[in-house]
Amino acid sequence: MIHTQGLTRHFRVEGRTVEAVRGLDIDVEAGELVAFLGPNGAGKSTALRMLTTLLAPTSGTATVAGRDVRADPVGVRRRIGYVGQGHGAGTDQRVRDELRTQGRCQGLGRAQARTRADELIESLELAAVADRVTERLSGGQRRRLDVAMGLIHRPRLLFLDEPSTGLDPHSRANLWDHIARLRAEHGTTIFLTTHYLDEADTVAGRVSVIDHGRVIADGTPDKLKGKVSGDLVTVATDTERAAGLAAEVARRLPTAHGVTVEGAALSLRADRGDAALPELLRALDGAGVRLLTAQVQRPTLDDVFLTLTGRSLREGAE
Ligand SMILES: Nc1ncnc2c1ncn2[C@@H]1O[C@H](COP(=O)(O)OP(=O)(O)OP(=O)(O)O)[C@@H](O)[C@H]1O
Repeated sequence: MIHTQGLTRHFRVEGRTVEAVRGLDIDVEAGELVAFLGPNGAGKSTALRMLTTLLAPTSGTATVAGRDVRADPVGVRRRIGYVGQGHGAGTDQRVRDELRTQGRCQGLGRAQARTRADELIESLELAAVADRVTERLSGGQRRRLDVAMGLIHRPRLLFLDEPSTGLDPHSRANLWDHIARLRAEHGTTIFLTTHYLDEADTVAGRVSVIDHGRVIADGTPDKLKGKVSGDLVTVATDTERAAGLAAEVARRLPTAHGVTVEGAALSLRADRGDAALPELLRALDGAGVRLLTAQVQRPTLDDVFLTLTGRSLREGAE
């Protein structure tokens, strides 16, 4: 459904070249839900804008929904839906009319456009504002309208650029429900960008981690998390001195590695955190270290990024 080779985009900014996307090779098959995950400035939106024909590549090739983005941009646009980061809706139409007009622009018949607009108003919870002029909507309501506009013609391939940014948890859940239904009923292929680690983890069948314009890891969330060396075990003591002593004890345990101390807290990695924790607690008790709290965390996608780059996803690309 999406195939790219060496897709690249440079920008000239104040006499220097910004390599926003550097040689992307992407293959997305029909029916997949793939998330592009990366820090601010990693190149996600630039890649999406090339795939949706809004931006010409500097080099490389891309075939989207069976059409070449350079040779047949109109063919690509006919076959896809796109929800960008900015607002897609105008300002002076009512929500219901905006959706119907969008449906008509996408080639739906009058009756079909009405039915589809009503369905989306219902499922994205826009009923209370359906007769309101779009410029009077709140940020979250406008975002839901943007998403509805991208979905109106039930495209076989849908691009979503940070679809849930600005939505409250309830609206995010509704959005994902709607998308899950769309996939189940129509086999829609979805390619999205997100900052939300939990979202990428739970909704995406596959995650492509992007940094500095390159894909640095690609696979199912579980496969990616398997790259991180073990669970994170953290214990809090009451003083820095106690944490230092705890670290000495922990370093002697065969199951523990990556022992670090920060203030009065100690953390380490273990292949099986649930098994390492009781062992650690017994050893610390034996050494007379007083503990306040203890916890085990499974690796997250942020740990994957940290392992690959030495930075947290929240720190940005620069
Ligand atoms: N039109 C442009 N002109 C100049 N530089 C640009 C332009 N668009 C993007 N860039 C630069 O390209 C790099 C990638 O930007 P892009 O918006 O693709 O990142 P992103 O991963 O989508 O970030 P975010 O998560 O913040 O949306 C950044 O360094 C950005 O400043």
